[in-house]
Amino acid sequence: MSHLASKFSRRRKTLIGYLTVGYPDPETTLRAARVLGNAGCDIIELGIPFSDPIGDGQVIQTASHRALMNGITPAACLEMAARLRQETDLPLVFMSYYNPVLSYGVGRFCRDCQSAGVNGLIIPDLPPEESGELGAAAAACGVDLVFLLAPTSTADRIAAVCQKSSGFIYLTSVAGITGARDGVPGYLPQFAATVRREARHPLAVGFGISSPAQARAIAEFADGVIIGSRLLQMIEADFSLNRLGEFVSSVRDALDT
Ligand SMILES: O=P(O)(O)OC[C@@H](O)[C@@H](O)c1c[nH]c2ccccc12
Repeated sequence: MSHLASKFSRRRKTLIGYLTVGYPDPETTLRAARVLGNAGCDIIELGIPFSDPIGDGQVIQTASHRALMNGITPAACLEMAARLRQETDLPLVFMSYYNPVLSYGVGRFCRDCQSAGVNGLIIPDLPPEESGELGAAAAACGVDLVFLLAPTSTADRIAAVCQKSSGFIYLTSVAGITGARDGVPGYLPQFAATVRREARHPLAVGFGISSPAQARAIAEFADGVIIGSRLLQMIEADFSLNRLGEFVSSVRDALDT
């Protein structure tokens, strides 16, 4: 079992926190990652900033833009991961659109992920039927490749993702973009149940989770929850990161009760 998958094998629900690397600056990303670990995240998702983040809402778009202005490249993200790896054992997962990976070089990227201690990749714009090259390169380096499913995914897409995804499967709560939302869509338990019938891997739900109560409700039918935009808003609101830590602890508590 991979290091990533092992974080789902325990009794508690898995909490994944997302940070855009280099937002608002690289030092804050490092401090925020430490806060996430100390406050109870099980996995840290690091977003590689990209100029055309088609799956992202306004908060992460702005964060990506700011990070790019700070000169953050895929190489800088790999360096950041390597630094984090020296101080934490938590799985690190990169979220990147496919374009930066392609321009870096698929094989080189996977090898460098392995050396940096990155455990998995989430590539939202890479459909399973086009993932042959990256899938092979990642597997050769022991890096999991996590695919996404949306509530609108067809039966064929669900089957393909269940077959190809490793580590876990990322279910988006809406067929839309990232960004904090209220409530839990009514179709979500059924969507998760449909995927679970075919899945060989744990299911984590992301997109729109912004409160402990939402996380708790989703944990009734999913193995993990992913929170991004809300964390970036907390960082923006309080650079001391106290609010970030308090928020993540409150989500952890909600998941544990
Ligand atoms: O921001 P949200 O709504 O909490 O969603 C998680 C998300 O941030 C993270 O997993 C992510 C950031 N950018 C993405 C692009 C596509 C898929 C997923 C992501």
